[in-house]
Amino acid sequence: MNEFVYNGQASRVVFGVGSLGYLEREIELLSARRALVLSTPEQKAQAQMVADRLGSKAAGVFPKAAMHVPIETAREARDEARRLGADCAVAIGGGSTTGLGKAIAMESGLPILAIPTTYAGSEMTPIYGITEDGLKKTGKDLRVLPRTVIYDPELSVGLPVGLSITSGMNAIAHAAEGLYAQDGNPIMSLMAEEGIRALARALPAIRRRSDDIDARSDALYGAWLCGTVLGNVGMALHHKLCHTLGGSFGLPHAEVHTVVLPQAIRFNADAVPEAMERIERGLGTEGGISAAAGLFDLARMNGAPVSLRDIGMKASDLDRATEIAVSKPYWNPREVDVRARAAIRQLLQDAFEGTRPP
Ligand SMILES: NC(=O)C1=CN([C@@H]2O[C@H](COP(=O)(O)OP(=O)(O)OC[C@H]3O[C@@H](n4cnc5c(N)ncnc54)[C@H](OP(=O)(O)O)[C@@H]3O)[C@@H](O)[C@H]2O)C=CC1
Ligand SMILES: O=C(O)/C=C\C(=O)CC(=O)O
Repeated sequence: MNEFVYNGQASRVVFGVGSLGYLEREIELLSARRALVLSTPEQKAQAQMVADRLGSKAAGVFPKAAMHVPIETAREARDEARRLGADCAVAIGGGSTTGLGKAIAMESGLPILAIPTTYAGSEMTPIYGITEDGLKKTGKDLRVLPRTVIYDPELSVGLPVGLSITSGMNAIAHAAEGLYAQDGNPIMSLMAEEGIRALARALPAIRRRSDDIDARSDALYGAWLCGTVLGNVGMALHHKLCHTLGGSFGLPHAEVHTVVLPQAIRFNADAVPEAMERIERGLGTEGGISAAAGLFDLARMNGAPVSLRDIGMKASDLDRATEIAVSKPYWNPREVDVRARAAIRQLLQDAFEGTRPP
């Protein structure tokens, strides 16, 4: 076994159907007295339900979370938290809402209690992102790691099937890249393989019946594991491409992960055969279908997009996307520099057309 460093990150996870019922207890364990509840505008009713449950321990509801945390929203939320004397933020929703909680915590140190309803995994990471003047800045700060996470599968039943599949693929992407991370370790690899297994089992079942609570539980369990991997080890080419396509070309976050993942995994496959074996074991395709093709099939068979063309990319932007991706690459097991330009351009072409990897 290679040398490794494993850093446990302290967060408390309360998991299970109906676990929202433990909210008051969990707020008390944080020694909080006034929680500001955050959500997107569309999930305001759910946030209000949480605030009603907290009664006098709720400072108010701030239902203005938006994708990629615009700095103006972050400032407004910070002011509101201060004005209301909040000593804790409860974020109910997906990565956008958790991200807003992180923006508050970064400045004020308020503890976050996250209640995820998508599979993006932000609740398990110390990674924050804020967008200012059209540019998204990301970084790591342990203050933004939610102290408590309540995973209640009942709350994700309302997530539309299409979003459930792409969000699940977003989670799988964290695990897949965690399996070949430069700073990877055996514990994260165990979590990554098990996370892929849980999601590969859950997504087809959710497609068949969106209120299948066992499948929703499996998916949330997988999201927890995959998010933990994202929070503990570095990501590589796939995440760089997605951040480029999302950040510079405005493509939707979970969909872009879904489309790019099979192509990025194909690009890296020969450099990291052990990781490929683990992805295949997780997907249940070992000995038959490659990791890249297995991921492509998982998306396509469950009705998710598999081509950049279908999610709004213009063919004329592929060259510029290639330049951005190779100009400041993340570490990757197969080198990505200007000499790899032609191979990255081909990867993006395959993603654009939705070509099934061999
Ligand atoms: N820092 C980190 O570690 C990470 C950050 N992220 C960031 O998080 C964002 C992506 O997260 P993601 O979760 O995909 O995005 P969102 O939080 O924007 O949620 C995605 C979609 O899910 C819908 N949704 C969420 N909950 C429900 C629900 N209960 N019922 C119905 N619909 C629901 C939202 O609808 P509606 O808008 O109507 O509420 C939205 O359209 C990106 O900004 C990404 O960069 C992602 C992963 C990790
Ligand atoms: O961009 C961020 O907010 C931070 C990380 C991610 O979005 C991870 C991902 O690409 O899913």
